[in-house]
Amino acid sequence: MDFNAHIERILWTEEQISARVSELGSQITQDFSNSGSSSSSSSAAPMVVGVATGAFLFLADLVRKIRLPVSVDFVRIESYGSGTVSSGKPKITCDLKIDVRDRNVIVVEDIVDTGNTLLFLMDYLKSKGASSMSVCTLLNKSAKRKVNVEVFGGGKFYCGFEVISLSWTAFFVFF
Ligand SMILES: O=P(O)(O)OC[C@H]1O[C@H](OP(=O)(O)OP(=O)(O)O)[C@H](O)[C@@H]1O
Repeated sequence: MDFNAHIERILWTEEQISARVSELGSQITQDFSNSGSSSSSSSAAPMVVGVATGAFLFLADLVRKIRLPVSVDFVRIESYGSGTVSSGKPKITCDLKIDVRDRNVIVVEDIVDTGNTLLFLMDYLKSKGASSMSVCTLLNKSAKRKVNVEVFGGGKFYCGFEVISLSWTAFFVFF
C-alpha cells in the first residue's frame, strides 16, 4: 500500500511541526513556571488533558517539551463519528480518571474547528471545579468557528498553526 497516495499536499513539514511544538512547550513552561500556574488560585503543576483520539500524538510530543512535572489524562469526546461534518452535539465516551478540582488544566487538541468540542469541555471542566482552563491546539481553523472558544481562570489559548481555508486562499489569489 502506498501511504503517500493518501496525502494530497504537505502543509507543514515534520521539521516545521517539530520546531513549533518546541516553541509551544517552551511558552507553556514559561507561563506556568513562576506561580506554578498561569492562574494564581492554584499552586500545583498543570494537568494536561488530551482530547482523544486525535490529540494523542501531538500531546506526546508536546509534554516532552514542557519542563514541568505535569500530570496527563485523556478524555474521549466525539462529535464527528465516522463522518467529516460535526453533529454539533459532542459527547463524552470515555471520562477523565484524574480529579480536575482546583487544578489548572491545559486541554490539548489536534484541531479546533467549529469549537463545539471545546465549548462542551469548558462547561464540563467548570462543573468539575477546575481552577483554570488553557487550550493548546496543533491546528486552528478559526474560519470554521460556529461558537466562541474561550478559556477561563486566567488560562491562555496556544495555537501551533492557523489553517487557512481554500476559499479564502482563492479569494486572495483572485484579487
Ligand atoms: O471544533 P470541533 O468542530 O468540535 O472539532 C474538533 C474536534 O473534532 C475532532 O475530533 P472527532 O470528534 O473527530 O473525534 P476523534 O478525535 O476521535 O477523531 C478533533 O480531534 C477535535 O476533538
